[in-house]
Amino acid sequence: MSAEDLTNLKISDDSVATPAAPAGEEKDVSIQDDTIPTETAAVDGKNGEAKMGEEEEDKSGTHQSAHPFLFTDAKEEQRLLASTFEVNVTLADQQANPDSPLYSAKTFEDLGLHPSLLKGLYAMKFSKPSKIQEKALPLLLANPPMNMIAQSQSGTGKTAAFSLTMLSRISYDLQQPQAICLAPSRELARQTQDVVNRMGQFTPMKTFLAVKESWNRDTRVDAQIIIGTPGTVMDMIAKRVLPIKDIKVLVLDEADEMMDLQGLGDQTLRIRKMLPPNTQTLLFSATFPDKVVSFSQKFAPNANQIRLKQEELSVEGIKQFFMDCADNEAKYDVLLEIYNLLTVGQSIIFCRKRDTADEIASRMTADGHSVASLHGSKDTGDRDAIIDGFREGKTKVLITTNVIARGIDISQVTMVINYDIPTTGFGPQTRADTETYLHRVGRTGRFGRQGVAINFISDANSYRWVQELQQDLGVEITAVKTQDYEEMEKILKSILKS
Ligand SMILES: Nc1ncnc2c1ncn2[C@@H]1O[C@H](COP(=O)(O)OP(=O)(O)OP(=O)(O)O)[C@@H](O)[C@H]1O
Repeated sequence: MSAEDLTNLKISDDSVATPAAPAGEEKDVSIQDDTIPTETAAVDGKNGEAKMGEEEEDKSGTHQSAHPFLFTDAKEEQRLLASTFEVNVTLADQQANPDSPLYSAKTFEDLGLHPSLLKGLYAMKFSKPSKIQEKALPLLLANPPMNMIAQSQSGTGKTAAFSLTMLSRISYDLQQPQAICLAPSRELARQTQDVVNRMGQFTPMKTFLAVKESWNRDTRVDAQIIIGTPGTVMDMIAKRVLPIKDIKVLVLDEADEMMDLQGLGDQTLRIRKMLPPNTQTLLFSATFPDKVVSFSQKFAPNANQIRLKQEELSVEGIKQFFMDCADNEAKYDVLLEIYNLLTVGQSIIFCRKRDTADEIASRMTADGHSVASLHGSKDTGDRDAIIDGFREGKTKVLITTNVIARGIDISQVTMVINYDIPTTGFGPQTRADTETYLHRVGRTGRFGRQGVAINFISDANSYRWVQELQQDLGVEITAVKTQDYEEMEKILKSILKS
């Protein structure tokens, strides 16, 4: 099914609201073996091409945190929480007034959260809600539960918004799965489980990670919150290891990708259809391209919506550049010069093909750099060890494909390099993939921090893709001369210091 067909796909409200399938039907569900990490789902196996598979401004400068012990530096807190974007809230109840204080929460205390959850938030050093949390949480937590389609730029705190919702909706006394969060990659599911565990650390709840090789047929899951990838979750439901009769909340993180019927959408939709009819369905992403908007409204009917305009999608703190390399091979020389010149903290290099990621990793290792490559053809154990090593700062450079383009939150990543600019397809006619670009560069500049994104171009097509990205996003992608490494060093150092 083509992506455009998404808008034509008819999901009647009752298909979405189908009660849990009876046992006999569950058996019939045909399952593809397991987790389809983003890239594995849509990869040309022959050549390993990976397709795609803050807030309050305190102008006085004397702002005191509601919990002053959380931030030693009030200015730093202000900087991280400051944001200039406005969110557009569309309430399913048209009579309701979105400007009413009922619909925004300036403090976490305003939300009526369980004291143990407040304690968890403070332990995570969250002193007040970010803009998306401020707008979304009162709607997410209201009764009766309402569906939600929520968009906010990368690194602005969407995870906490849906995690708090799951943690608030479950009943701690009931040892049964009650909330499912689906994510497009193993790495993102593991990260989200960690966030939920930390947020809920003072509650008796349990979480379960539903990814490849994390479960077996003999152990029925009794954790209240399940975080996983759709292939595995589907498989576990079909094998009756994951009971779904008490599910109240379904979250699709990176929802536009999760609903892409050329990738994970088929499994996501099947899971949705099996859940109880009144399941609160929450769709979160930084991007909701037009082609999925109408489908998402069918997937989560009568949802409250928080949307951004196209020109608001870019994160201000991420400065974007392009470098003109003589040809494809010259890209490696430029890359090496960058790493020889700069002490960058941590960085991620995105390639189109797994082979390229592996090749660059071995060449850079031979050239004395601390790097690792991560992609969908690595073993699950290796994948876990590589991302953990990078998160802990043991490796400085992660070379990867689109598999971790989305959601991964490592605040010390100060630079992203698009060794290959992401495109929507293959061949000369293809165009820049604006959504994937936004997610990739959003791995830096997290929660108000500064970051740098550098795009390598090597021919007329890649030059055109940079122009398309500038037009689509209304941002400036500045040229940096490849010969002028001194100038480049000056520019990058000044940004990364500020
Ligand atoms: N209220 C808050 N106070 C302080 N830090 C916060 C707050 N909310 C979120 N953060 C931090 O901001 C960072 C980014 O949050 P998160 O990963 O949820 O972003 P996101 O919007 O889901 O991004 P993406 O679109 O890339 O998935 C995380 O490190 C998180 O701990």
